[in-house]
Amino acid sequence: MSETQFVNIAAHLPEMARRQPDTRAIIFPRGKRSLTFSELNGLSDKIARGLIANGICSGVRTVLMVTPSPEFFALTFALFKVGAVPVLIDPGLGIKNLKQCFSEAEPHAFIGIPKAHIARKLFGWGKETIRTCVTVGPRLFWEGTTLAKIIAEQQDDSPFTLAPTQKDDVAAILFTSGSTGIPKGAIYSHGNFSAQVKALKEVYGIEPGEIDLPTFPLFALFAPALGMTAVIPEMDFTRPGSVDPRKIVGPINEYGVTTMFGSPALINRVGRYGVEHGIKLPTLRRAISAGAPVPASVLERFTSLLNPGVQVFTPYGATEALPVCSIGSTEILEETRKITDAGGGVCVGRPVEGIRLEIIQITDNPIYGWDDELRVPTGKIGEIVVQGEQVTRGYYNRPESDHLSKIIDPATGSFFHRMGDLGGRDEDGRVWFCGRKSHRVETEGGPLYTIPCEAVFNTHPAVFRSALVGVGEPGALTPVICIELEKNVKVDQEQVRTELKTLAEEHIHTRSIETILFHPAFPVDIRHNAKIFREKLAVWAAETLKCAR
Ligand SMILES: Nc1ncnc2c1ncn2[C@@H]1O[C@H](COP(=O)(O)OP(=O)(O)OP(=O)(O)O)[C@@H](O)[C@H]1O
Repeated sequence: MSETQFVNIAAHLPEMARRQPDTRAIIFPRGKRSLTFSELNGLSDKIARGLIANGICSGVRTVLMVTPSPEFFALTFALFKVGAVPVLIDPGLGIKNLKQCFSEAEPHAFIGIPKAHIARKLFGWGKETIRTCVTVGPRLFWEGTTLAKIIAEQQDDSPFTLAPTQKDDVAAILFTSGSTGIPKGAIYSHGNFSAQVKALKEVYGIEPGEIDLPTFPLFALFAPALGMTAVIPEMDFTRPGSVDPRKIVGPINEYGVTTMFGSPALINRVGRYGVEHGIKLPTLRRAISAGAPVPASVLERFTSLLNPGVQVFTPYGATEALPVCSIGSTEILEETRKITDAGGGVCVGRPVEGIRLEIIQITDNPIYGWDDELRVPTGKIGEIVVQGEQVTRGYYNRPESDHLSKIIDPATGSFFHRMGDLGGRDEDGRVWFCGRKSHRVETEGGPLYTIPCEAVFNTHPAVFRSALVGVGEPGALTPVICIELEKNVKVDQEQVRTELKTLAEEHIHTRSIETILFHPAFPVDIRHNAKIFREKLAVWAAETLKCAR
């Protein structure tokens, strides 16, 4: 077998170390540290040897709970180098969900900061399966070794030979945010990662030598793979919506950052701060934001900090498949925003190269095989399904979720992933996102879709965000719109209610929404701080209305 058939996402690192050895790969302002590509590659080679010596070798599922730091990068690449399978679970998913993720992922190894080990011991995470523990930092009362010891024990400085992994070999397990239920572990192959890196590079024209400010751990890993210097901001990565904007704008201007990734909540916070303080970010060539729809007003504010022509891109995708589509802020602000505000859905752009996207009839049942008849005509709303190299094949230990989310395509020998999202396609091939399938509100008069309905209410200047939920009998739900008002704006709620009712009556699709409830602060997901937990709001709305009766 020739070497060219091997695909390992970590191969980008030695390649970049060869091409730009002395360029800084990581800048860690908090620790006043930086590592060049050559140093990062050397360190991860050392760690790779140490991992093997400690039993973490090819195929070993290893939970990684390490905050973004030089160690996080070196460790993750080391795990890929040895062919181990990093399991990435958001520590903020909640105790119950975390326990479930551990029992589902059946990890054999655990690498974490002391806080993560304490939680592991306290809650018994993975105690049936974990055999090897590594602590990044000081080890206290728990078992295992430390990363410092692993590094100190390795004397061999020669280049490490990467595990001979192939395209379809499992590279990692990444858990979804669990915004519509229990988080699920998407199985990533090395081929999936390679396709992702290639797509990001091509769609956004990223070049080696650029400087990245990632605020989302997974995206951080793409920086070294793309040859970019990663500036790791001082922030709690599990709470992007509470970030101190000074800790973002400061490093952007200090290090001449050219690209950044941030959840819609982070972009909103930094944009507001920037406008208030007259800040400009002239070195940025692009900003990328995803995870939930980014309101046009948020894009408008953020782009006002950037040089003319520099855009905020909003890729659309999911843990299971990313990127699927992409659109820039210019097209949104100049063209699609009007349609969004009138209830046409949020435009997420066109499918990226290599992605086949279809819109199919809405059903909650499994679909066993692809049939062209499943497709709905252009302009109609259906479920978004995708096929392509960056689409993951299945979930770990979740055959029932595989059943519900994959469609075998005998014609190509491949499959489609059902995004669980609703949307439609226009005559120009642009895709319009209309909300999660599980969030649609089935009323007696037919289904109501969240994003198109909410958009109408969101145009009111006192509204920060809104969420459509249903209360009552399944199939005959009463639609309720929950409203979170802008903070620091003094308003008369009854007047806003009257104005919102007028707005609702002006649009055919919102006319049936007569109940308006004000909520102090919507429950949102922990990873992006932006996905609205409409399931929780539905329960709250039902209780609030019961009490009011
Ligand atoms: N650009 C975007 N615009 C609108 N929504 C987006 C965009 N990007 C992602 N999303 C939403 O985020 C979803 C993917 O989120 P993620 O993979 O983090 O987990 P999740 O699907 O919310 O979790 P779970 O599947 O466990 O409920 C998409 O299916 C879509 O609903």
